[in-house]
Amino acid sequence: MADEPLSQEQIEARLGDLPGWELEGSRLARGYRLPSHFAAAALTVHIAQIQEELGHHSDLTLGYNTVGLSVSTHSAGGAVTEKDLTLATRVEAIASAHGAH
Ligand SMILES: C[C@H](O)[C@H](O)[C@H]1CNC2=NC(N)=NC(=O)C2=N1
Repeated sequence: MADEPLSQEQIEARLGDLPGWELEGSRLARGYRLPSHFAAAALTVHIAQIQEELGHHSDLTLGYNTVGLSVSTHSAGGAVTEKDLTLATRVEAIASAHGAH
């Protein structure tokens, strides 16, 4: 089920398909660097759109030429669930088109 907490072993196995994503405490996190500040801002808007579509929302930080995400599932007590991995996978699929790395 999407809201079941995943074990650390399950998460680490799945992180093999999500390069750059890490388990930070009990949250899934990744930082991106962008070629410009406007590119970073555009990426945050695109991520916000995905989050609304999924009904699942990361903490989303716009820095200077950077975007940071950190996500867990409140309804699973703040653990990482399938919902977080789905969000990470969706963001990965669009990030490189924004010049993110
Ligand atoms: C009702 C609504 O779907 C829930 O509150 C959603 C919204 N966005 C969410 N985002 C995150 N990161 N975790 C949640 O558990 C969560 N729950």
